[in-house]
Amino acid sequence: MEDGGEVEIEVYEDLRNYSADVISRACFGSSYLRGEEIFFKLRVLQKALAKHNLLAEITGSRLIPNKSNREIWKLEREVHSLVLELVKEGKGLEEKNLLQAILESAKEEFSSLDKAESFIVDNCKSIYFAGHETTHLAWRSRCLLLLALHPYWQDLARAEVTQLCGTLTPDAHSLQKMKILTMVIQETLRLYPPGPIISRESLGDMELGKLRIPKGLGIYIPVPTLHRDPDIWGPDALIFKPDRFAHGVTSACTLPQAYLPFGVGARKCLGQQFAMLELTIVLSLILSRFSFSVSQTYCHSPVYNLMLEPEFGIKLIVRKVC
Ligand code: HEM
Repeated sequence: MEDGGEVEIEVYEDLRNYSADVISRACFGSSYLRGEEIFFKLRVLQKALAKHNLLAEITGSRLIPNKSNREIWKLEREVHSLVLELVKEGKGLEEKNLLQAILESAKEEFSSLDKAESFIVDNCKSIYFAGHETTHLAWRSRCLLLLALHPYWQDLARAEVTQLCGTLTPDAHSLQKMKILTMVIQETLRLYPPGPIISRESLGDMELGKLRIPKGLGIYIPVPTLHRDPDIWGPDALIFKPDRFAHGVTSACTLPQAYLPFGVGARKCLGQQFAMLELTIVLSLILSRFSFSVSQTYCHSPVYNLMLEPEFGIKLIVRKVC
C-alpha cells in the first residue's frame, strides 16, 4: 500500500489466523503448525456444537446417534488423535511451553493412561476456546470495528501511542501507560463480551433472593444483559463511551460485580492478563501504522457460534498513516 492510498480488507479471517498463530506458539512452541491443524478441526467442532440449543436441550439428546451427534463424535475422535500425535512428537523436547506443562501435570495426577489422555486433550480444547476465539473476537474484530466507527477515539488512541512510543515498538514500560487503549478495550468487552454466557452448576440446594435453586441445576448468566443494563451503567448504557472507565470499573457503574468479561470467582479466566497485554500490543501496532474506517459493504449481523461472531466478517477501509 502506498502512502495516502487505501484498500478494503476483510480483517476477520486474517486476524483469526493471527490469533491461532499466537496461541499455537504459546501452547505448542515449535510444533505450532501442528497446533494450527488442531485449531482448525476444533473450529469445525465449535460450529457443529453451536447447532445445539443450550437453553432448550433435552437431557440425553447428545447421546442419540443422529447425523449431527455422529459428526461431533467423529470430530472429537480426530482432535483426540491429533493431540496425542503432537504429544508423542513433543516428548523428550527440552522446550518449555504450555503443552509440556499440561503433560507434566497429567503424569503427576493420573496413573491410568486413558484418564491422562482425556486430561491432556480436554485442556488443549479449553485453551483453544478460551484463549484463541475470545481474544480474537474481543479485539482484532470488535475493537477495530468500534475504533473504525468512532474516529474521535481512534485519533485519541493513536495520539497516545505516538506520544508514548514515537517510532519505536511498544515495550513493557510504554504498554503500562496506555490508558486510552485500556479504556477502549474495557468498553469493547462491556458492549461485546466474547463469552456471552457464563455457566455454573449448583452444588447444593440453595436460596437466592426469592428463588429456590435445587442441587445440580445448570445456571446460565447472560453477560451482555448485565453489561447493558441502564440501572447499572446509566442511561447511556448502549453507547460506546470508553471514558466511563477513566477511573476504573468501580466508578464506571453502580455494581462492579456485574462487569464480567473474564468471568468471576475461582474459575475466572486464566488468561486475562495475557489477553489484555496481547490486545494492547496489537492495537498499538496497528494504530501506529494505519487509520481505518468501516467499509460500506460491511453488514452488521452477530451470530451465536458458542461465541458471538460477525456472520459476514468485518470489512474495513485501511489507510497508511504517514
Ligand atoms: C479478551 C480475551 C478473553 C476473554 C474475554 C476471556 C473470557 C473468559 C471467560 C468469560 C471465561 C469463563 C470464566 C468463568 O466461568 O467465570 C474464561 C475462562 C478461561 N480462560 Fe479466558 N478469556 C480471554 C482470553 C484468554 C486467553 C488468552 C487464555 C489463555 C491463554 C484464556 C484462558 C482461559 C482458561 C484456561 C479458562 C478456564 C478457567 C477455568 O475454568 O478455571 N482466556 N475466559
